[in-house]
Amino acid sequence: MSAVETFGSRLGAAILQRGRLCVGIDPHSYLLEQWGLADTAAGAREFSLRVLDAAAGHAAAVKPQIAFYERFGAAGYTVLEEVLVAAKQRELLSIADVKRGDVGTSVQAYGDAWLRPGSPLESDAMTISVFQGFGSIVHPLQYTIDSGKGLFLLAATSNPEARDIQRARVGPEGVTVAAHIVNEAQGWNERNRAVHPTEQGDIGSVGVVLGATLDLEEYGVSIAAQRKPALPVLAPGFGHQGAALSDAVRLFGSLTRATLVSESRSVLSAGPGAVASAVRERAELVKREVAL
Ligand SMILES: O=c1ccn([C@@H]2O[C@H](COP(=O)(O)O)[C@@H](O)[C@H]2O)c(=O)[nH]1
Repeated sequence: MSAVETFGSRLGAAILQRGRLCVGIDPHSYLLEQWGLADTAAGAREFSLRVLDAAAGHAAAVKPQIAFYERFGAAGYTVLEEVLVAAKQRELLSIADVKRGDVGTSVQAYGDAWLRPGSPLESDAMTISVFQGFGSIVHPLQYTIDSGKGLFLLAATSNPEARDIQRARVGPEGVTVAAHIVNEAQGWNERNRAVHPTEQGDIGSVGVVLGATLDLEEYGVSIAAQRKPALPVLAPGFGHQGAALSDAVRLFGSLTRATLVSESRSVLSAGPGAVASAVRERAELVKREVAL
């Protein structure tokens, strides 16, 4: 039996081939209207498939935001299933932005839904909350080893109202919540690298969400240390939320190595006729500006 290719190595290959842009697929009502589409599951389907066509060959990954599908109930989920398959057909990594979290037994079911091979909503990676403890995500973590899947733990999110909680200090060493979560992810990757023959790559399979709108040092997150394997970072906040690509290397330092620049509205607002050129231009800019 051939060894499973890890999410970290697939991420590394995607970044090398197509750069580090991750196109967020967020079918907001106002965008559907702007695109001349109905604010329905059918409209979201058409929108999403056109975004996938635009992203194919130019972006490393796509990140469908579940909320914009969930508002259509079962029909929205059916569309999302199709979108995830279509992303795979276009060789785009799919990151389900679902931000799940709960007691471990329920998180197990979330992992089965989003990461189990063959599941209707199977994705390459998912965003996950460890507010209920790192131990609550053991089951999804296992998918990173057994099935080549990835996780992005919410650590320092791009919205300013999370500051008080994410900068609060915890544990005997008084590290921030954000730094604690980063350390847990990094520690997991390092331990697995030591024991699993398939986890020998340069990039880990468990990453974190770090907003590009933040000063990470204020959040206690070190951007100086070069660690092995590199920590995957999903970085929303560029574009519509105001972060500039020209600041990315200053913001993320050594973490830039495995960082995905995530943008949704800045690209999607180009409209149906111009979304393909918007993705291409943004992808080129990311390659120029966000290089280590
Ligand atoms: O900290 C976070 C985590 C996730 N998001 C999600 O990313 C996109 C951002 O959209 P833009 O249009 O590029 O602002 C959206 O789906 C958020 O839910 C985030 O913004 N911040």
